[in-house]
Amino acid sequence: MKIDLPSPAAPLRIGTRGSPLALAQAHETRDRLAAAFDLPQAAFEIVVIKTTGDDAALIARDTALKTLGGKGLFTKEIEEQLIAGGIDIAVHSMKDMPVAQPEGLLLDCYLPREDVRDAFVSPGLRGWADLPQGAVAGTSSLRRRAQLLNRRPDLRVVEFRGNVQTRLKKLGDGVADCTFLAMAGLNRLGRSDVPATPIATEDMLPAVAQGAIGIERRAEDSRVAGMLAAIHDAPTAARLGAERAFLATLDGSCETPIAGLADLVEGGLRLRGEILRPDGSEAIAGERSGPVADGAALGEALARELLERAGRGFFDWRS
Ligand SMILES: NCc1[nH]cc(CCC(=O)O)c1CC(=O)O
Repeated sequence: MKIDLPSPAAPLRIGTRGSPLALAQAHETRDRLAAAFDLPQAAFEIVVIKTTGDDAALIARDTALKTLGGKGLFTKEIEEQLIAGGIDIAVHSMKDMPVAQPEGLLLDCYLPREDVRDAFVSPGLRGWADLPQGAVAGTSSLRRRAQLLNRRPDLRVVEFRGNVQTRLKKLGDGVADCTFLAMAGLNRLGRSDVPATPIATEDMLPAVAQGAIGIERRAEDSRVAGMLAAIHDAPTAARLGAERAFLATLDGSCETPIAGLADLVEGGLRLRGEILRPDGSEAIAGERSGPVADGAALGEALARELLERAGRGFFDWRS
């Protein structure tokens, strides 16, 4: 197929948030496209778009993000630009993406997945087993909070947000004894200086789609579709297909502590999932395995099993 390629005179416009991690992901996307089609960097334009979630005034307050408008918080303005034609593609952390996209947009191109694990971050300590009784953990993630409290009910969890530097400063100031970050973010930012210990997925199952970058486009844009096909990673797509079907069936909102991870194993996919009460008092976990082609069905089946085992009332705290 012959593709009408972008050029310095008519660059492909890549929409992204302006955070260091978002920019690193946009640059990775640009570099992979440039390599695939032997194009100069000037054939691409990075367009930084401010989202509600980036609003400095909102972030400055220590409001929990979940009270500020849910999953679309970091994506709404970017998707509006994509629909309006102000950008040609949008680069996202798949972990932050709703399971369905707005009419007219498609999110079906994934880059090879990074390390999926969470990291325990603390100067001097290697994991939560090392924390003294009653120690304080900082996180704004409902999932990590619930998982930690499930394993260490004696700990106290405080709201913790901001970029890596801010969080490390808070640790240094003694606001908390530890925090958690995705290994993928640290790796993509090249932050090997951060005192981070990867947590085995058996101990803390990651968020659905953690470590994956997705590239969104206009559904009818066949030129862009042809370009994205060249950098798409099918194994990542197979894993996310199962994980996102699991999430969709659970009707996961930002207010639901849900973890899910699919791995490619001999003979197909192995999907693990966990749902928790926000205070960590109960965790329900399960797993399913099957052929790659059945990924979505595995996700749905595991979600239905966990919902049934949870019973009515498990999600009653949902407002
Ligand atoms: N919710 C914020 C967010 N979205 C994606 C990542 C990290 C990169 C990834 O998981 O792909 C992070 C930060 C974190 O969890 O530490």
